Amino acid sequence: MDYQTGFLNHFATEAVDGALPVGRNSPQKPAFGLYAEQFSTTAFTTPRVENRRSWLYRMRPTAAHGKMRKAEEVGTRWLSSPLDCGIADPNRMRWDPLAQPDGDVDFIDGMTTYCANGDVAACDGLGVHLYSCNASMKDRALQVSDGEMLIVPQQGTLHLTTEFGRLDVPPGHIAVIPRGVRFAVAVDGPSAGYVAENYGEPFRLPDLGPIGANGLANPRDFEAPVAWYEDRDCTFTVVQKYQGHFWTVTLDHSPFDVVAWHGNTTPCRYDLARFNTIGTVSFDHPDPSIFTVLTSPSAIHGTANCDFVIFPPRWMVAEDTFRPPWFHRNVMSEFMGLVHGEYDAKEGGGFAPGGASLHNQMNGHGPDAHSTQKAMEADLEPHKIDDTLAFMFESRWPFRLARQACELPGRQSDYDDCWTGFPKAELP
Ligand SMILES: O=C(O)Cc1cc(O)ccc1O
Ligand SMILES: [Fe+2]
Repeated sequence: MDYQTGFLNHFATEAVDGALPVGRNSPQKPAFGLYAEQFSTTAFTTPRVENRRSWLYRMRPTAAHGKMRKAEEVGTRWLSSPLDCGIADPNRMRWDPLAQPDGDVDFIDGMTTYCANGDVAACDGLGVHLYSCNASMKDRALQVSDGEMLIVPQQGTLHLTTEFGRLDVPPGHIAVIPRGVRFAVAVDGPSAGYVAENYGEPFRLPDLGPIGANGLANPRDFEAPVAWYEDRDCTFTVVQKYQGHFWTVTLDHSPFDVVAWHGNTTPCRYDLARFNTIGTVSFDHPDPSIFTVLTSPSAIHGTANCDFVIFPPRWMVAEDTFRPPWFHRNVMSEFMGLVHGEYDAKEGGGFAPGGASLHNQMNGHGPDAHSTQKAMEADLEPHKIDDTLAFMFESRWPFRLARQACELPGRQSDYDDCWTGFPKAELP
């Protein structure tokens, strides 16, 4: 599979020589009778530095389709904010991994919403979902008009076909699909993972401040597809998620008919092993913001709609320091998942790869009693935390739980117990 590298680069790619116009976007007659189409994920008037748009050259215009039909039977467990869930719940939550589906289930129908915040109609907040699927989408594509999809595979490689080309996304990588891009997901077998459906501002690289010009996720490690198309006349269903509901429309051809494109809004993938992890070389456990891969800003500067933060393998060298995450209460709300290995704040068990946890705004959490005792007694030699990859979706808005997430059999009703048995401090 070929890729082009760079985050938000201005790419230019053609699958057929001569398909991409030179020096203009919309010639009177594009080559071969292709149709030019602008695809925007920021407003036309967004300042240049943040402006995102691409030009697609396709065999038929996207506009050439019939009436869309509301499809109640599609994506029945994929919900949107505001969730109809009664009162918001301050309890800390944790879940075992999702069960494998019964029968053939694809990426759309395998999606289960756990929680969401903000409001899809206000273009604020995010939906947090876990998928568990075992079937490829056949002659079926998905268009999520409600937000950008940040996909974190945990089990099984996702083979993505998009209007911009194809991407393979194994566990340890992430994919980001801009709002509205049509894509199909093929799998090799049982596949599971996590999704942030970002209703807000598109994800971007965080500023580096005093870190300097390099570090964390480096722009050149993001990979975009090269143009790829299929000239296939067939009955093809496009599923659109629009304002929390699913709609379908039938085409007489594959929508993956973009022969060339250029621009800076494009799906991409990123290998999290490329993340240049920064940490203390003196003392104290730094704030996890140093592990931010991508951020979706909100209107309040420095206060994210969503930060995507990872906890990758790294050396721990801090002296006279309680090395795991400290106990804390956070104005931001934290949803966590685990791709593989063990998370250093939850060595007492219960946070399994494929599982999830939610610590909502202002509610106390931190290492479980087992991890706490171990960290307080540890010999503070340099120590490599290895074979692990946890992550967090952190947001300025408290998450509302989906009722279906409360009712999942894997929800751990005893999660609070991991913080029991702390000996009381003894004062002089
Ligand atoms: O709660 C968590 O486990 C995530 C987290 C990790 C960390 O190192 C510091 C703060 C924080 O919220
Ligand atoms: Fe936390």
